[in-house]
Amino acid sequence: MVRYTVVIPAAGKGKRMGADENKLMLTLQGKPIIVWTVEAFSKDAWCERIVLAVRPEEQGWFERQLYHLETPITYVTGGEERQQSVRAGLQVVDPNGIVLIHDGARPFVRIDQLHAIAEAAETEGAILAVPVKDTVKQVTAGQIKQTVPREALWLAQTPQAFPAADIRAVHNQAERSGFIGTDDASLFEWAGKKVTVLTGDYHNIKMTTPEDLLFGEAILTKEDYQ
Ligand SMILES: Nc1ccn([C@@H]2O[C@H](COP(=O)(O)OP(=O)(O)OP(=O)(O)O)[C@@H](O)[C@H]2O)c(=O)n1
Ligand SMILES: C[C@](O)(CO)[C@H](O)COP(=O)(O)O
Repeated sequence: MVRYTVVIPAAGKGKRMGADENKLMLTLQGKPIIVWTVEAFSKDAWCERIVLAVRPEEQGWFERQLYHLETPITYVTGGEERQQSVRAGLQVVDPNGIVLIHDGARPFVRIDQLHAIAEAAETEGAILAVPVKDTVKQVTAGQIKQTVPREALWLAQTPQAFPAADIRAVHNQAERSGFIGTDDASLFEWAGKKVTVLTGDYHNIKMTTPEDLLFGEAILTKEDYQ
């Protein structure tokens, strides 16, 4: 058993979703996306604590949705970028353990994947990812510049897991340097540290655009997500 804390960034604006509210408040089978996500961790005995980065004006809503869960939840104030929200969460994590970082917008992570990624992160970074399924084109001004060989291309997911002291130090170094990455592994790579890739699951989608809600409802019809 590898006990861990999870930092869940949940302070985004959901612009691509086009909703009138934070997309994590939208529901799948009547339950808010963020509740599905947080419950996946609260059901895991390895998860000691949940750190949720939220916008201050939304914290009350999150607290009312999540008060029933047993796992302790700490709320921090998120930032303008995902990276800043994650960094805020890392400041309150015990530096002596393992930390998982998981998008609030990914409600379909499975416990076996949480355990695999936590075990892989005892000495280095580890992420879930899935191989690219389509042909990938590099495009400039609407013209194809090249077809990118896809044998080595993977789509990064979350959770991403790290020794907590290391990822916090790298995030603080990136903040000082002005380096911004779209995921936490890219900061570890930037710092010259190793990141292992574990094969994830195509169900572990990020609720980003409206059609993802349709995919999410379909995924939830499978009983093993209830
Ligand atoms: N400043 C931000 C931006 C994003 N996130 C969180 O990071 C996760 C992944 O980000 P994304 O899917 O891009 O969410 P949004 O930034 O809200 O989406 P968009 O880019 O469409 O606005 C989400 O759970 C989101 O709430 C965050 O905590 N703080
Ligand atoms: C972290 C991530 O989910 C890995 O694919 C992705 O980079 C988040 O990107 P977003 O634009 O902040 O959703």
